[in-house]
Amino acid sequence: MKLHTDQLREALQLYLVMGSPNCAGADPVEVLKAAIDGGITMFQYREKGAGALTGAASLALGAQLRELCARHAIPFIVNDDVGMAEALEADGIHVGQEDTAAEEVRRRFPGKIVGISAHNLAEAQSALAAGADYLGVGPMYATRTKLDAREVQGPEGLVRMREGGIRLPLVGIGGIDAAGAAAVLRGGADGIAVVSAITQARSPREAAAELREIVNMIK
Ligand SMILES: Cc1ncc(COP(=O)(O)OP(=O)(O)O)c(N)n1
Ligand SMILES: Cc1nc(C(=O)O)sc1CCOP(=O)(O)O
Ligand SMILES: [Mg+2]
Repeated sequence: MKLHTDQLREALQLYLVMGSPNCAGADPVEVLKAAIDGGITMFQYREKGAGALTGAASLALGAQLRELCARHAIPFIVNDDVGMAEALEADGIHVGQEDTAAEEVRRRFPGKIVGISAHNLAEAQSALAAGADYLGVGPMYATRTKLDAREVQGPEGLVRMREGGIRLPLVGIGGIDAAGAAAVLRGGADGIAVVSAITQARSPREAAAELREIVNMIK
């Protein structure tokens, strides 16, 4: 599914980013099911970090997660890997500053959602020029999930982008939990992207529902 800008803004409201290493031994399929029950609006398969699956095993898990998203009309995005995105018939791909260039992603994967990570106004402007559909802006807060995350920019990073004229859909990412979500949304994000706040919660369903309530209050 390729979404119009307004539909994309809505889909970005509660964006779960996850792979098996984030699930603390729980079954990622069950974690995603619970998160969908709790009200997530978009999903990114990010199989990365210590113990991450590779090759056929990663593809097989991706296929299960993809099918679950399709059944619930949740846009399914693949992190980094254009080949996997093609193989899983993903709705889109998210790439960072060190990944495949957006122009190349568009060429190989036409008509799909392309998200790009941006850490400052200059990167946001370049991503816009390269044809990004949305930007992932982070880290909002300290995170233990991404060891090579850049310096924390806080919700002020979003404010700077909005004040700098960036109108693209934006999602904040990095260390966002129920306590920090509102500031990110008030800073100008269309949504919040989270990993551990849902995957490491005692109840991923309740954690997602709590975040969704915060989003609904503000949006
Ligand atoms: C929604 C969203 N925003 C940012 C990122 C980070 O992407 P990147 O900088 O390429 O880092 P990795 O996730 O690949 O480690 C993201 N994945 N999703
Ligand atoms: C995948 C990712 N990208 C980031 C960025 O700053 O671009 S921070 C991050 C990890 C987010 O995990 P958590 O919600 O557990 O902090
Ligand atoms: Mg990347």
